[in-house]
Amino acid sequence: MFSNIGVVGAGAMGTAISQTICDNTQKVSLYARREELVDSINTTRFNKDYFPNIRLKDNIIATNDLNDLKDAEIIFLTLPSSTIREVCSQLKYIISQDCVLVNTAKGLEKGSQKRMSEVIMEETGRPACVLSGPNIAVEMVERTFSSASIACENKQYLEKVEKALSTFRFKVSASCDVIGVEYCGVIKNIIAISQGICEGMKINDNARFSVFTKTYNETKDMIEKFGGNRNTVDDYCGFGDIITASTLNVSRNHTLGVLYGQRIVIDEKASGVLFEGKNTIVIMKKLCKKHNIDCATVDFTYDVIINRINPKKAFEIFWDKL
Ligand SMILES: NC(=O)c1ccc[n+]([C@@H]2O[C@H](COP(=O)([O-])OP(=O)(O)OC[C@H]3O[C@@H](n4cnc5c(N)ncnc54)[C@H](O)[C@@H]3O)[C@@H](O)[C@H]2O)c1
Repeated sequence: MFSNIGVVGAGAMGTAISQTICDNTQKVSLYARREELVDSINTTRFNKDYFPNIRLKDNIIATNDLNDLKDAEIIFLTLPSSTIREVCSQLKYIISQDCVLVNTAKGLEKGSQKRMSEVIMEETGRPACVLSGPNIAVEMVERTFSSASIACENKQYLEKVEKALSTFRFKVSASCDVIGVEYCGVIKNIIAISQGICEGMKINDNARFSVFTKTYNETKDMIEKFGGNRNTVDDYCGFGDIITASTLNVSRNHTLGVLYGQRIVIDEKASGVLFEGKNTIVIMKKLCKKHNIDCATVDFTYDVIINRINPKKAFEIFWDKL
């Protein structure tokens, strides 16, 4: 039993992780920036902004003071990838030497194209543990059955995080393939978009799942070229998450693909809805070029979303590469 585990970011994933680990620790310190949300969680036991109908466990204590995490044995970072560097640059002055940082953000750093564990290492000087899987937040908040892959170069850190997460209902697959687990989380966003486009343009199902097969194999090839283990794609972070994000209407990336497949273009500035997946496509296109990788799935999403090529025409180019 741990005494204090921190979670930074009280959004969907932060609440989900808190509800998952709370059986294995005396206290979960859930950091939220807004004092009003902290007060509301601590007094009502509900995160009204995200899950107004699900009561949170009593040992989840919200705080808006990062210093409350100074004795945390583990800290889960449940933040957008764009904020990980900035938050780590603050945390490094607060956390203990033994504290393990766990990244849950599925993205690469814009500009540097670095993985989040690389960003965390640069900022805090310690190897991060990474978590990725078919983790629909609301299901984890409800404490139904879920799973995730975790990876870390440091075996002791990995065992610690495995202990913190594992329960009868939450299954964990631990490995040392940090690169593989992180890239699965990134590439699955591209796959969700490509499958969304196919759905939006109402391509027949035989065709959709034929290209899905190609995509799955391309994911393995890509991860190997990036230095990861191709078999990691068969784990929860790969197969499980790819299927979840590509076939269910719960993913924002999938929705982005469906809209473009229907030739509906969202004005992000006017609507206020940001599609992070667009950045991922641009970053992945650059990375493929850098590593000399020919990936039909990345090209397809780039053609439709960035170059705005007619999806039917782009699909035929994709199909021709099968
Ligand atoms: N939602 C999921 O099912 C899910 C599953 C797996 C992984 N993730 C990953 O978890 C991360 C968070 O996703 P989410 O769905 O919870 O998003 P979200 O928007 O629901 O929550 C993010 C939270 O981070 C807070 N935040 C932003 N910048 C911050 C900062 N500088 N300091 C402190 N808090 C800050 C926001 O206020 C918000 O509450 C993403 O990177 C995503 O890839 C999400």
